[in-house]
Amino acid sequence: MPTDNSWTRSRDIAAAQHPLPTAQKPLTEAYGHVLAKDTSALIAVSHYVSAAMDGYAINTPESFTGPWKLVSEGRRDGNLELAAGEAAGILTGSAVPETATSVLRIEHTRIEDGLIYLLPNHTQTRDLEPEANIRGAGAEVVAGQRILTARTLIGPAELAAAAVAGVDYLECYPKPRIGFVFTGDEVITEGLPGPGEVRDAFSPYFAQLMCELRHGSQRIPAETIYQARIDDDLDSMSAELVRAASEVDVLITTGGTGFSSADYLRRALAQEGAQILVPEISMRPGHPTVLAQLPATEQQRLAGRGGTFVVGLPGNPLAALAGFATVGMPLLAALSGVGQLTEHHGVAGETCQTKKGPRLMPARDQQGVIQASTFYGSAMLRGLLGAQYFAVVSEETNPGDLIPLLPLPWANFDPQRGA
Ligand SMILES: Nc1nc2c(c(=O)[nH]1)N[C@H]1C(S)=C(S)[C@@H](COP(=O)(O)OP(=O)(O)OC[C@H]3O[C@@H](n4cnc5c(N)ncnc54)[C@H](O)[C@@H]3O)O[C@H]1N2
Ligand code: MOO
Repeated sequence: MPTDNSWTRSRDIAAAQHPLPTAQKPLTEAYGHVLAKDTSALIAVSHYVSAAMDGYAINTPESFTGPWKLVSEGRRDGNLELAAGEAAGILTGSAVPETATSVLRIEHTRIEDGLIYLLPNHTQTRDLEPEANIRGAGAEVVAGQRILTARTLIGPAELAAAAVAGVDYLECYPKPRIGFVFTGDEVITEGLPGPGEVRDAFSPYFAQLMCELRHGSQRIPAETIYQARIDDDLDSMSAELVRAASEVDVLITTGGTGFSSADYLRRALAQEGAQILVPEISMRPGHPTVLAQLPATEQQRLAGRGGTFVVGLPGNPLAALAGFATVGMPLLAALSGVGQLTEHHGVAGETCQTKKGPRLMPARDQQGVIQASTFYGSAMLRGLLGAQYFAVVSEETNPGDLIPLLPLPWANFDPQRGA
């Protein structure tokens, strides 16, 4: 039986959170969001009978090969009458007069004294067949037909389809807004660290990564609103929690998750009345990861939102990423409307071993077998180079066993089909 803080239960608690309340977005702002509702065409596509070629709309009796009398240079709205033997100029995309039988391509014709002739080598042209070079109304989509399905990630194809179907707004889940707070008085952001100092392994990538998060082939919309670096003290952390409650949906902190007097996150969360959803996770690295939710502010309640979530990641760099993969990713997938993340598994290689599990080991697929890096220590990062996922390894894992895989949030590949 899993214990309360088991890896699977912690992940499932994060995944079970409600999506953010939906909002109507104009097409120009909908890119990269998850669609909240099925969307139907407001008009047929195309919504009128149109010309597929530049040339002449003709009304031609059967087996007549011209010449046709040019009665108009043409109108975009096609509002004119053509009698048998008459022609009107027409451009691609213009409405075809109702009385036209087909459209002659301009390069198949010549014009003389107001008459349109077929060129000698085009007298048998297919342009004369009924409906030739004419696009029917509704050939692509009929009015009222569903064109987009809820939970689709909105990209170029979806926006183009919505636009031509007359849609101006799409109901979307908002992208979770994220704030970052980095702690650690010993952490420096440039130059060579002295004894007891450490170079910041988070701020060079975390904020940017949020804009391009993925879980294998699934994209997860999110955006970074701010990042801050604070002193290691309770007041600074509490102030950041208050700020996050009014500015973001998710606050991600690094460091200070421990239980020592130097670690302020848990005390600040208690002081601000946060509900602890996941107090720690039975795994290495990333054990002290905490997931909490601040009380909803007045503004959040009025907007139908819950309180801001806090994902407290440990200071050790690999531990932080393991915590983010375990609870941060499913939380963002849930809030952004992506929903459940696909679970991935792979066949353990002989390097997927641990004395005490679960252990999240940076790993990659090598000829269909998952091989873990030897650099899997909590403070190490080297194992991530070239890795595709965390392999979740237990003390009972043997080579050949099927084990869970957590794709690294930047790894662009389809875990279903391997590397
Ligand atoms: N007595 C105990 N000590 C520790 C325990 C424990 O259970 N009892 N757990 C260990 C584990 S596991 C982890 S993980 C860490 C958790 O540490 P914190 O979240 O409190 O983080 P810090 O103490 O602030 O930092 C830990 C480590 O990480 C370095 N760090 C911090 N920020 C950065 C950064 N931006 N880039 C690179 N490295 C960073 C920091 O300098 C520390 O070395 O606690 C263990 N201890
Ligand atoms: O669990 Mo700690 O997160 O091993 O490094």
